[in-house]
Amino acid sequence: MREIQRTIIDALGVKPAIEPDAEVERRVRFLADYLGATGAKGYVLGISGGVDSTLAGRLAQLAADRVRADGGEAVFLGVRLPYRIQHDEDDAAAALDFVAADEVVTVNVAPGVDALNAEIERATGTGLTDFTKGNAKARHRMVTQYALAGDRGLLVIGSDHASENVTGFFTKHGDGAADVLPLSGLNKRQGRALLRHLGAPPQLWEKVPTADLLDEKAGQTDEDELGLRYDDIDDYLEGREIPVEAAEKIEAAWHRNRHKRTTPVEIHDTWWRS
Ligand SMILES: Nc1ncnc2c1ncn2[C@@H]1O[C@H](COP(=O)(O)OP(=O)(O)OC[C@H]2O[C@@H]([n+]3cccc(C(=O)O)c3)[C@H](O)[C@@H]2O)[C@@H](O)[C@H]1O
Ligand SMILES: Nc1ncnc2c1ncn2[C@@H]1O[C@H](COP(=O)(O)OP(=O)(O)OP(=O)(O)O)[C@@H](O)[C@H]1O
Ligand SMILES: [Mg+2]
Repeated sequence: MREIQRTIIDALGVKPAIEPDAEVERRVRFLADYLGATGAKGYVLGISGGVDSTLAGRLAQLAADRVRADGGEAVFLGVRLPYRIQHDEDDAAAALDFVAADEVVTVNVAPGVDALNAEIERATGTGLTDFTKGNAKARHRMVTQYALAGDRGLLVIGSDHASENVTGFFTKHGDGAADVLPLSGLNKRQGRALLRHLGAPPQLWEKVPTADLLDEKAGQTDEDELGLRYDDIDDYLEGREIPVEAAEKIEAAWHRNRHKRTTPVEIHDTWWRS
C-alpha cells in the first residue's frame, strides 16, 4: 500500500470490510446516546433522494424511535430543500417514504439564493457564476437546517462520509457544516450496503451520486465532476491498489482541501506550511 494511503485510511477510520448489522447498530446507538448526553430534542437533515441523506436520515429516525421506546423525547425532522423543481423529485419522494421521518417540511431554497444573487449583481454589476451559485445553494440549505434546529432544540446531521471527505467534495460551511456525522468512516459502497441492508428499494441504494448544484448541468454526476470513479476511491480507502493516476488525483485533492477538515487557520497553526 502507498504510504500516504495508509495515513489517509487511518485518519478517516475506514475498515476494509464491514458487517452491516453491527455498523447500523453502532451508528444508531451513537445517535441515540448523543441525544441523551446533550439533552437536544432530536435531529434535522435535508433529504435529497441521494444515497447519503437517505441512509443518514433513516439512521436518525431509528435513533429517535429508540430514544422514545426508552421513555425519552426525540424527533427526526426531514427537510426537502429543492432549488425550484428538482429534476429527480421521484427519488426524493421515494427517500422520504423509506426514511419515514416523524415530520417533513419543504423549504424551497430558490427565493433565498436568487435574492442573494440579484443583490450581489446590483451591488457589483456581476451575478454569481453557476459554480459559486451552486455552493450558495448548499450554504442556503445549511442556513435553513440550522434555522429549523435553532427554534426546535434539534441538532443538524451531516451526510459526509469517507469517500467524499477524502477529496473534500463538499461545500465548506455548506453541506460540510453539521453537528453530528453518523456516516463517518464509511466509503460509498459501504453506505450503499447499509442502505440495502436496511431494506431500501434498489432505486435508492443504487442511485448515481450527484451534488446537483448547477443550473446549467442538472444532475451532473459526482464522478464526471471529480474525474474519478467511486469504485477507485472506495478501493483506495479499503487499502487496495488502484491506477496510479487515480491515486495521485485522490492524494492531491486530500492535500489541497486540508483546510476543509480543520477549524479556521490561526497564527499558531503550522500544518499548512508542508
Ligand atoms: N488554502 C485554503 N485555506 C483556507 N481556506 C481556503 C483555502 N482555499 C480555499 N479556501 C476557502 O474555501 C472556499 C472554497 O471552498 P468551497 O466553497 O467549498 O468551494 P469548492 O471546494 O471550490 O467547491 C465545492 C465542491 O464540492 C462539490 N460539492 C458541493 C456540495 C455538495 C457536493 C455533493 O457531493 O453533493 C459536492 C461541488 O460540486 C464542488 O466541486 C474558498 O472560497 C475560500 O473561502
Ligand atoms: N435537493 C435537496 N434537498 C434536500 N437536501 C439536499 C438537497 N441537495 C442536497 N441536500 C443535502 O446536502 C447533502 C449533501 O449532498 P450529497 O449529494 O453529498 O448527498 P446525497 O444527495 O444525500 O447523496 P449522493 O452523494 O448519493 O447524491 C445531502 O445529504 C442533503 O442533506
Ligand atoms: Mg446528492
